[in-house]
Amino acid sequence: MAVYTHLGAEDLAQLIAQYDVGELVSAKGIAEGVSNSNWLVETTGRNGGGTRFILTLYERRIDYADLPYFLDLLDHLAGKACPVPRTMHDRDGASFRMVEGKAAALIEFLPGVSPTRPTPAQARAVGEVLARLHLAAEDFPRSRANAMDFAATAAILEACGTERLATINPALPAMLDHARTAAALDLTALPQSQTHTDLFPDNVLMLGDRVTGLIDFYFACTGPMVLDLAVTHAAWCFDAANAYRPDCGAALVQGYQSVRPLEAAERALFADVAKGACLRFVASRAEDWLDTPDDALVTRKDPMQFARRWQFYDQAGDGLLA
Ligand SMILES: Nc1ncnc2c1ncn2[C@@H]1O[C@H](COP(=O)(O)OP(=O)(O)O)[C@@H](O)[C@H]1O
Ligand SMILES: N[C@@H](CCOP(=O)(O)O)C(=O)O
Repeated sequence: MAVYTHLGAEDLAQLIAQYDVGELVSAKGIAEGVSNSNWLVETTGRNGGGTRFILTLYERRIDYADLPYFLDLLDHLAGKACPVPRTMHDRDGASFRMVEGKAAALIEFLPGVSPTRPTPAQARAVGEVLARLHLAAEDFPRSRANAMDFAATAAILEACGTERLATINPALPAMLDHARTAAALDLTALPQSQTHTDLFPDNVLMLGDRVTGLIDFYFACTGPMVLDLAVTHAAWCFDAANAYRPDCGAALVQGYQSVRPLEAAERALFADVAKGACLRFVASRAEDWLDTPDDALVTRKDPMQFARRWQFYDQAGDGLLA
């Protein structure tokens, strides 16, 4: 369920009237997603513009001060032909408005579906698009610190506490030590850009092997590009039984390097960075797990999935991208 706020027909029509997109035809709540309320909105359109949009009401976890970064980044990337949705600006030029005390944005609808079992060809295409995004974002004038960097990961696991982590799985407390090790990694000398940092298959829209949309930029931040590639590798290259898929891994990295070859320092650190990336999802999932009541409607994501992927990168070591 991802419509947390009820907006009546009049509220929606009034909101849409603030934009130059024609009149409201329909608005349907979108079930996917967990963080924000989303509607698929259809309008009569205006001046050759689109007629379908995503209306997002920001519910939690988002600091409104970060919205100009997220929404301007979409416009910057779309302006450089990256497959990301544009933000619609209202008649006053604003990229978001306040509705019922919450920030709301109207975003271009993009076609495509998220792959559930990605193929190597799809992984390659995502690698290419990710590298294009990194290059296109290099001259983006804003910056945002990564609120989920390796130090934050260690702090989250520390706050969960080893005893409570053990109630989820006895193997989890050991992850705190690994997170402290990752927090000591110095990534500042690695090439930086704006990064997505949550490019899971459910945040990529595809038609066949073509990427039609990268969405959900709400963890985007300024940081090392190789970390973004490592997150994507960890999210795309394992099967349902959590076994590594070398065909997808190789294709993703080849696709990326066909646009932006990695530097030697990035290749050398790849496994360590991927371990840190896994721990970031162990931490946020463990925190959510402990905070979500057993009878909540939301499906909790399993932190152990990424603890097991951490083991893979630990064993693979330096040789992974050699
Ligand atoms: N620009 C877009 N074009 C098409 N569909 C979109 C777009 N943005 C979001 N969606 C749809 O809405 C769903 C939830 O969006 P998402 O941003 O992932 O929500 P959340 O932040 O709550 O996880 C996505 O799975 C996708 O189906
Ligand atoms: N991709 C993360 C969860 C982030 O949620 P999102 O719905 O905002 O993408 C994970 O799998 O843990």
